[in-house]
Amino acid sequence: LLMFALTGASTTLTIAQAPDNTPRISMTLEHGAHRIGKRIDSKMSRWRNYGFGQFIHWGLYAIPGGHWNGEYYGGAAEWIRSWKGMPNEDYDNLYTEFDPVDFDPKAWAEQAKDMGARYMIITTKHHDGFCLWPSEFTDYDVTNAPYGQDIIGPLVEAYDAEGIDVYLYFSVMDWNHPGYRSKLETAEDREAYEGFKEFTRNQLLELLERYPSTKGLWFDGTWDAAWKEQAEFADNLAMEMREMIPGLIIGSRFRPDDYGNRHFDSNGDLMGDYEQGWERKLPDTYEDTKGNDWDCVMTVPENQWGYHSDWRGHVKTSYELIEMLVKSVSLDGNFVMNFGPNGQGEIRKEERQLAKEIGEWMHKNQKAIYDCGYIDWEKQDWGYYTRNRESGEVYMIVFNKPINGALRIKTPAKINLDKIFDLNGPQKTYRPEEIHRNEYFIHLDEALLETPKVIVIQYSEATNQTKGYDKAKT
Ligand SMILES: C[C@@H]1O/C(=N\OC(=O)Nc2ccccc2)[C@@H](O)[C@H](O)[C@@H]1O
Repeated sequence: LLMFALTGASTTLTIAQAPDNTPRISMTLEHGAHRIGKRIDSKMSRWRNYGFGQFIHWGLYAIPGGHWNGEYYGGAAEWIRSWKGMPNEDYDNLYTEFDPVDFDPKAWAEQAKDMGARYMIITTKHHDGFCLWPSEFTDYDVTNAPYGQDIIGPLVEAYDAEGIDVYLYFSVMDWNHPGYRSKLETAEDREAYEGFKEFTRNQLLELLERYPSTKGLWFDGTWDAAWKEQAEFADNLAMEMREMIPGLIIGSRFRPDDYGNRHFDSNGDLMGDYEQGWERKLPDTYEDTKGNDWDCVMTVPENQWGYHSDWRGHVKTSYELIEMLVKSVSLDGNFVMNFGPNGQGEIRKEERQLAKEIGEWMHKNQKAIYDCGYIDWEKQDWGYYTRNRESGEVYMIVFNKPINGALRIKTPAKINLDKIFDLNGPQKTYRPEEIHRNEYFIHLDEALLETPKVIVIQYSEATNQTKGYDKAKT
């Protein structure tokens, strides 16, 4: 071990072997990443194979829906409490109006099934602190609203019944709890925050107790300085939650490390089971993912998670959302599309229409999404490759048909293209035209693609490469 003083603090370094057996010098962290590389257990493999999920942001913010006193609020609807046009006490009293008479968890679950979502993430408590479940640890929950009943339980039941796994979103930041602090400056702050930490632990254990079929927690609201000092508390809490539900899946947005770093610890290693940094954005290349598991959570408008009655700016089409879904899976990630039900518990018509259109595509093409991931074939302009992790079957998902209809395929060496055919329709097959070593064209003949087209490639590893090619003499 090397010991040397750094800015007066002493840092212990560890020399160990990285997974690829290269020597690694890393800072010794008590509460950094506890695992290098992907989780390989069956529960995480199930998560990795989802492909497509549904996010639901629902709470008191759905009642004002981005407006107050006739004024339009241009920020994210679920942040309206922070808007100067919304007096805190007016927002905090919205719970007295929460009575979503049209809430129908079975209908939501059926719609998610038809859309092709394989998991769902529901906001149990967003930043405002209002709990959609009867919590023993606060009165600021559904039982004290006119609705008076648990929301989370029926949702978990309905989605479980459809075979859609449920994950619980939980915001650590809680604007309602008197002990919450964004930073700890005084002894009073620290004392109050200890009470808040105990409250947070109590609520999380309560959620796992009440809803043991949940497969994981999606944490948020962990960026404040106060929480970034809680490395040991968060680490112990994560361990305690996993003692309650072994294999519980928790992303990178929960814990800070010994030095307050989140997502990646001070050695640059991912903390948590998958990276949660891709929010309303996608990696461009496989290298951007650092080879980690990751999810992309995506809003339909530019930035509205909760219900806003007046969506302005660009609203994504099903074509755009399908391309994001395909791109996510092609880079080994999961794509999670957001829904924001309104104050009555209805899913707005724009989201219903998108769910229908995406579902129609998924119904025909889900083989290219489910249980699929990245393959290291050169990315081409026509679209994306995905590969089924079990069968090894490769899918070309074509978004951009070239004018000449020739789709270029470039494989690594020693790959044989054995069979190429349309996933849908009359099982048209393609004979690859070899244009150079490991490089081919396949020729599409249909005039125009109505929707993204999936072509299946069955390939094998060649034992030896027979054909010789003239290497350019440079
Ligand atoms: C899913 C979204 O998550 C949030 N915030 O996200 C982030 O803080 N994103 C973030 C932060 C730092 C790095 C990368 C993403 C919330 O404030 C928002 O209301 C919504 O629930």
